[in-house]
Amino acid sequence: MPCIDFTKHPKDLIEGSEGWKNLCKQVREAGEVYGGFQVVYDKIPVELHENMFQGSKSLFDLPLETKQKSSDDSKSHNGYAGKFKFAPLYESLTLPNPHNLEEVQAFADTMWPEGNQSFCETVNNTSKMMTELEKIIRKMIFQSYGADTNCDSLVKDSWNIFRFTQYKAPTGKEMEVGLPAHVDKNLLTILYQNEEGLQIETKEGEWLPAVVKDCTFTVFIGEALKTWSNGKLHAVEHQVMMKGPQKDRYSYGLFSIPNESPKERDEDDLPILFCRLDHHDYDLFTYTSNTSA
Ligand SMILES: O=C(O)CCC(=O)C(=O)O
Ligand SMILES: [Fe+2]
Repeated sequence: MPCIDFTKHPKDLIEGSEGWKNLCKQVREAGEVYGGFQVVYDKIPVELHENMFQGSKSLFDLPLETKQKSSDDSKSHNGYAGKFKFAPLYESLTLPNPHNLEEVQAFADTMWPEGNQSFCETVNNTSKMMTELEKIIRKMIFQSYGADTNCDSLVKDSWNIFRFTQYKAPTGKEMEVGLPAHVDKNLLTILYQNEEGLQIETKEGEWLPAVVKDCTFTVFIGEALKTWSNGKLHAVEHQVMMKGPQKDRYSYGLFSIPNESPKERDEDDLPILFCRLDHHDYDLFTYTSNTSA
């Protein structure tokens, strides 16, 4: 997967500048050919990421019963997932609307009834900045297809979830599955990780590792955005493989989700490839393991 540097020239992120237009082209190309890319983005300080990993570790160190309390059946995309036979190393905790401090606080209060203000602030600040990054990338994609980013309902009517994931280190020397191969169903996924293990499948069927580097995020096009682009953008298969003995792996990600099913663009008079579906119905239909957005 290509690595696109958003930090090379400060003016590149000024909308409409030559640098911006050049980045739009690179982002669209990476989305069409590879289904994603890695992006260097340094607005989130390394210390904040370190605090996030520390917070994440203390979260997964809580007793299972406490972690399971985060699940609220009346809401979609939230709570605890783990203890799967097909992915025994995997555990995740998901919270909706992470840019909203009250929602983060409600999640943290369930985990730590005595309170954990520093966790709340760290998660809220990080997710706000990741939301900014997601918005920039989505804008670049939309503009590169000539879509109006101000009135497209996909921009206005979407929401975000934030997911912490832990992969326990395998005890043996063999490679073990951390998260089975899958395609994300949402719009865009922005991931940050502390250890190697994430792999991406090329169109030729080869699995390539994602690079783990400071200030470098991994971005995936989800099926909802592929549908919006009428199949031009590629939604790529990815998986996590854990090699023993390795450290426990932590990742966290922001997933943007459409409220409505994306309306395909047909500006080229191409046949529409996908039927319109309600995103939530589609989610329920494909819901088998609760391991992907
Ligand atoms: O943990 C990772 O690096 C990948 C997570 C992922 O693909 C997902 O949650 O959909
Ligand atoms: Fe994924």
